[in-house]
Amino acid sequence: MEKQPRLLSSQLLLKNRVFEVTLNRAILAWKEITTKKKRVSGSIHNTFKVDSYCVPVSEIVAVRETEVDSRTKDEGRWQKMSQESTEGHSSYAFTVSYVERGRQHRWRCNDVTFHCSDGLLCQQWVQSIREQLSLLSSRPKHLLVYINPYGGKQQGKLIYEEKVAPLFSRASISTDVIVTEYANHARDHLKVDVDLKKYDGVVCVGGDGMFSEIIHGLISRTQADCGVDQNCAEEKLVPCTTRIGIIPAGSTDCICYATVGINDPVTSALHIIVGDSQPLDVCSVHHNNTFLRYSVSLLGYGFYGDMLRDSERKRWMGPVRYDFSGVKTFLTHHYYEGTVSFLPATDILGTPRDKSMCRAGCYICQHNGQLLSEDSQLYKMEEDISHSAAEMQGDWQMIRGKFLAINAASMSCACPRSPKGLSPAAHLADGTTDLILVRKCSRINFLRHLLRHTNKDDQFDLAFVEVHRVRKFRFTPKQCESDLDLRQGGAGGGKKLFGQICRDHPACGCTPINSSWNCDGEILPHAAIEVGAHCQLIRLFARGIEDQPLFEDYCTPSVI
Ligand SMILES: Nc1ncnc2c1ncn2[C@@H]1O[C@H](COP(=O)(O)OP(=O)(O)OP(=O)(O)O)[C@@H](O)[C@H]1O
Ligand SMILES: CCCCCCCCCCCCC/C=C/[C@@H](O)[C@H](CO)NC(=O)CCCCC
Ligand SMILES: [Ca+2]
Repeated sequence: MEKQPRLLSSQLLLKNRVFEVTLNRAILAWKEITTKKKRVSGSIHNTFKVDSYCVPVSEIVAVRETEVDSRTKDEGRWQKMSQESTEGHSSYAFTVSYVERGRQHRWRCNDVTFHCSDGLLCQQWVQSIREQLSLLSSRPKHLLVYINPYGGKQQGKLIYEEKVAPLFSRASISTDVIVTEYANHARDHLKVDVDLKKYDGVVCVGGDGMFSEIIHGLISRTQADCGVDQNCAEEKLVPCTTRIGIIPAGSTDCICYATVGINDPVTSALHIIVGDSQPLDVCSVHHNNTFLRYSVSLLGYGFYGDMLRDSERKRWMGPVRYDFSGVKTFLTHHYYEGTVSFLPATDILGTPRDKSMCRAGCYICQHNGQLLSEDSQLYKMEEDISHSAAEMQGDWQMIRGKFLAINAASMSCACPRSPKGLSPAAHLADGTTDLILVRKCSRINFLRHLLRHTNKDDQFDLAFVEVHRVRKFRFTPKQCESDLDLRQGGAGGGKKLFGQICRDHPACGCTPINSSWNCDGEILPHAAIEVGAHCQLIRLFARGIEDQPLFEDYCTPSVI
């Protein structure tokens, strides 16, 4: 780590002990300087035991002058202190709130209070730390917050008021809060009404469905402002500059879990406060050159589509609805016939069978993202070329068959139910989606596949499962295949209605011909769809899942 010049250094008191406290542009550090007799391995030594701690300035939440109250516990200790350590010190103190890492990617806001010998020194410390914080330009100052009061266990409002709002106010972040009154309230508000320039970001308190509303509002707004037609599947979409924070309060919370590593409101609030930024791929879904929806996590046909359709009728149950509908859908064991065509992602780093996963600062996402933006530059220059550069890199492949599930995972889709997710090696921001095809097989084999989502075994290492990393794909259900043949795999032209047959007629006892697509937890109205991945279209207040920090990288308060 590059050595930074010291900005401030003083001897200050912390919990009755004297510390050398130093501040530079990157680090606030404190190191005990008292000599004590300490028992080491059963014998008494005159050891110079040094407790040393440090916090990156980028992970300081706030600093404030602290009232020193003689009735507080700390002050009691202060009174009992030896003459040696209290000499020259009086009751001036400041408190630094900072990020502390716990287990399983949990972040907490911890406080440390330093006592100073005089008021001027105390003010100097507060001012110097505040100056350093003000230089962190990626931190948000003013946020627009949408709360879904009905998501998950209907705790959104409470979670925000009790756990998040106090942290935002401690970090001097001001907010405009909107508690939604109906489905799509947030989406429509963002699409038209909001002056986005007023805000440094949008915060969504809810689950994946609520997040989906937010991205639909933001992406549609951005395209409209830039004159891009969302209905054209071949259009290159314009990235959104407004960052989005997710305070998890839903049923699956997979987007939060897969981008932060845990679905914990305080952890998410702290990622927003420190101004993290994580780009995210978005898939656009079209039917007959008409825009349907965007997806960032799962597009699932067959098992996940049927499960979602069933679970929507059980919304009153809350998050357990997925367990009931999951078992029911597993037992019905429907398969669906159709054709999947896809454009494999070539010329990229990474495969869906990799053992390494997408983590904070992911090299593969950076490399592939860079590659794509170079490609699009090339595309802009060569106007006479009608296909995108990415499309020219590979050939479409076609698979006709009977499938229990067709899943496209644009990210791992890790969630508390499946901590490694649907596609453990999928990347958040590499411009691809992992297309997982589960062919018709016995119930017991399908169960083996499902169970592997919850343990260490490889869910793709089964004869009836295949996985491809793709940029685009299309699905045509069997009864529309004649139409597909007419179109020769092309995107436009077909006039036939891709309607459902027998889906809603359980009395007729037949197997439904079509399933539905589960698009990030929403049912799509068509079975025949065309999907394209858009690299890094949106940004979150997140940093990807962190690896366990090394001492040299992060010296968050711990003894070194
Ligand atoms: N005020 C509201 N009244 C009714 N529905 C709403 C309201 N605000 C938002 N919604 C809708 O509620 C749906 C579900 O919300 P949300 O995603 O927060 O919870 P969830 O479905 O329980 O969780 P998950 O999506 O993680 O499974 C969303 O599709 C959203 O459009
Ligand atoms: C017999 C034991 C079998 C256990 C199998 C567990 C497999 C879990 C895989 C997890 C996949 C999560 C995919 C995320 C999808 C979200 O976009 C969506 C919206 O929140 N949620 C669901 O559709 C709800 C999906 C709910 C998944 C359970
Ligand atoms: Ca991806």
